[in-house]
Amino acid sequence: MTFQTLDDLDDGQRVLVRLDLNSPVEDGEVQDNRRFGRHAATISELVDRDFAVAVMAHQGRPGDEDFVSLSQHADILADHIDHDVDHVADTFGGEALDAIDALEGGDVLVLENTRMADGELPEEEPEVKAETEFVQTLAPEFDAYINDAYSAAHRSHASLVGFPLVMDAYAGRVMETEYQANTAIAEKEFDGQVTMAMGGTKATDVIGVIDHIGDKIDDFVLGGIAGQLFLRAQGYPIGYDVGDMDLFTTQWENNQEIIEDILEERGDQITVAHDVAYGEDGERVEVDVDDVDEKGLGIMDIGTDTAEDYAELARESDAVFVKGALGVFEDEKFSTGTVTVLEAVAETDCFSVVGGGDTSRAITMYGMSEDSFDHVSIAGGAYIRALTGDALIGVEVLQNAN
Ligand SMILES: Nc1ncnc2c1ncn2[C@@H]1O[C@H](COP(=O)(O)OP(=O)(O)OP(=O)(O)O)[C@@H](O)[C@H]1O
Ligand SMILES: O=C(O)[C@H](O)COP(=O)(O)O
Repeated sequence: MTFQTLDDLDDGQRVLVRLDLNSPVEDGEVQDNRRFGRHAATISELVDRDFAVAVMAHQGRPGDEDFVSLSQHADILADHIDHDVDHVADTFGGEALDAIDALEGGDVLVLENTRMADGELPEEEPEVKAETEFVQTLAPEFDAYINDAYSAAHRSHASLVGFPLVMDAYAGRVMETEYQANTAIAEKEFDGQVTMAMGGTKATDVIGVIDHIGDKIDDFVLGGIAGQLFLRAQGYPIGYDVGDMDLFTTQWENNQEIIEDILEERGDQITVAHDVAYGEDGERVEVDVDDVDEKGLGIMDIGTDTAEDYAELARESDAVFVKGALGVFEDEKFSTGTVTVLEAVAETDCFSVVGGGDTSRAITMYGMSEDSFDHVSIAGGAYIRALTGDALIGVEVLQNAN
């Protein structure tokens, strides 16, 4: 890791901090989630060290319903750090500059949604972003810039890539731990079995990961939509759309060849379900894949036997990485695959990383403790990019900044 961290920063300075507080919004209400809890640790440390803190963050995308002000985020953050947090409905105009000017050591101010400010969007080269009025106006107001927003680091927006080019730049605690855990697969050596459990809805995620880190993983165990596409490639009548859903057809058309190539080249590393579960009259029904004769059966989970096999492999592993749910865990009767595997990983003394916004939600939903895993990522897109070897521009500019 080549970026500077909070350990390299002297206390009591004026700092501009980029967080990722992008959250679900229901009926206009911002929903508390683990991003607040994680970033709260960074902000609390800065408050304790007497920094004057201005926070930048985004919420939603222009035109979407969740594209709202950060005033509620300031309140939720205040609850998490048990300390006052102010909000100003401006990002770098006169009102924001007045509020920044008034900041004293230990104060925390949340600036308005960066995506409401000119210059934040669209994605452009860091050099272009560094020249925006946004960056040029705010940078001179602070001694240092801190990027804690690992989960947004794949976006080349002004608040993420512009500032490190024009001022001293540091990684926050979340950036530091996410970076270390999510690149562990590329950088760490494990003595024994390394297993990766992958599911979810996006075949390209699964394919990209197998392509990029196939040499570092002993076994990929698959479920979810992606797992069904691999079953279909093996000739099973599984992985077909039911009714007017389009979860399989387009993904199959786009990825059939590459899935077949992967199975040919790395077939011995890939395990798919040998039994699956579907719903009938509101009940979970299990069937062996060899006994499925109906294309279009709505398969919602891997079967219990498969889940036990995957869990056994996890228990024998030195390291387990999880990306994407193995079934529709939001419905308890289809949570068996996801929960059985996560519980096995939690109970085992292996190095473990769980990533993906939806997948990590299963941990809380089913009463597991995050502490049972080495790392539960709050990153979705950034985690998958790290696993597929794509550079995170926000991390790169931090690493090159000093
Ligand atoms: N058989 C299935 N049919 C339909 N949906 C499924 C199936 N198996 C898993 N899923 C769904 O996959 C979702 C997780 O998929 P996704 O690829 O988005 O994973 P993630 O990595 O957790 O999230 P993200 O990348 O969005 O942060 C879950 O919400 C789950 O309901
Ligand atoms: O929620 C996320 O994954 C990040 O905040 C990035 O958000 P975006 O996909 O709208 O850029």
